[in-house]
Amino acid sequence: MPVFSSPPSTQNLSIDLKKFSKVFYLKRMGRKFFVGGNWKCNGTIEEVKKIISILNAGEVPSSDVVEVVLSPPFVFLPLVKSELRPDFHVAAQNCWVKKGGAYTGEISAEMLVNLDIPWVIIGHSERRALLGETNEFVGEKVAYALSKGLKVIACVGETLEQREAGSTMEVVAAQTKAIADKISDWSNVVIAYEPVWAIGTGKVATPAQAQEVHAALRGWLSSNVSAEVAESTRILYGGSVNGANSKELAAQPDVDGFLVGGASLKPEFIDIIKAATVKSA
Ligand SMILES: O=C(CO)COP(=O)(O)O
Repeated sequence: MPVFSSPPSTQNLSIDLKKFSKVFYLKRMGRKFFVGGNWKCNGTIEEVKKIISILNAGEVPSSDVVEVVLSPPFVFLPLVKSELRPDFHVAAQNCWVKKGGAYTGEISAEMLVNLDIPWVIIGHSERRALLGETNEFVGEKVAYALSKGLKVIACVGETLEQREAGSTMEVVAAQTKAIADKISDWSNVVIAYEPVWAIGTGKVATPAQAQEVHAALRGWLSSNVSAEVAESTRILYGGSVNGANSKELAAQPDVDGFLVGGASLKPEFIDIIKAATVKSA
């Protein structure tokens, strides 16, 4: 399997991010900035209502330029969907690999569709590490969710051990290949690159580290899927993103948005949503 050989397609288009905001740049690339909030296994009804009221009051860029998707735990999805402002959307954090049935504790893609939940996160590193989800299983899940009409945030990323061994690109390529092997239409897929060592640790990837992997991943898509898919697929960064570091990360040409954990439960999430509309320093 070729591993990250070709140059990223975006580097052909040089735009001075000091003069123009990132959303302007992405508009030219045909990719809308995306900010996802993954609430993981957190919250009470009271806390969820509080977060919703903060989000609903937030002054944010128009949904024409920034797409915002919140992912509460399953049990809060109907509440969040009904109370959240209409320009923000919701995602489930997982779904079953095939049609529902005798799978105790699972939630099917059909159920999400029935509840009009448009998005689902698949392959988060916590599920890979703690629940044993393999690359192949994640690929099958992505394909099944897409086949039912869901849009998918597909997560990839290396552990610290893998980074230190110099195998980041191989790991991310293998995770992406397992998805590419199962799907042909990428139009409803967003990739979230989330280095495991940066998740919940406060140890954010530097903008250069994020850009390096994002550009390589886009190069992989270009060589192994198509130039069109490489250019149109949004690649998000996730791992200790906060209000302070989001602007510099957003300014990287191949960072098309974020998947935010801890900070998506705080008021600073509003600053992260705005990160792409400011010009870089
Ligand atoms: O896992 C993440 C989002 O899916 C990132 O989590 P943190 O932002 O808390 O590091």
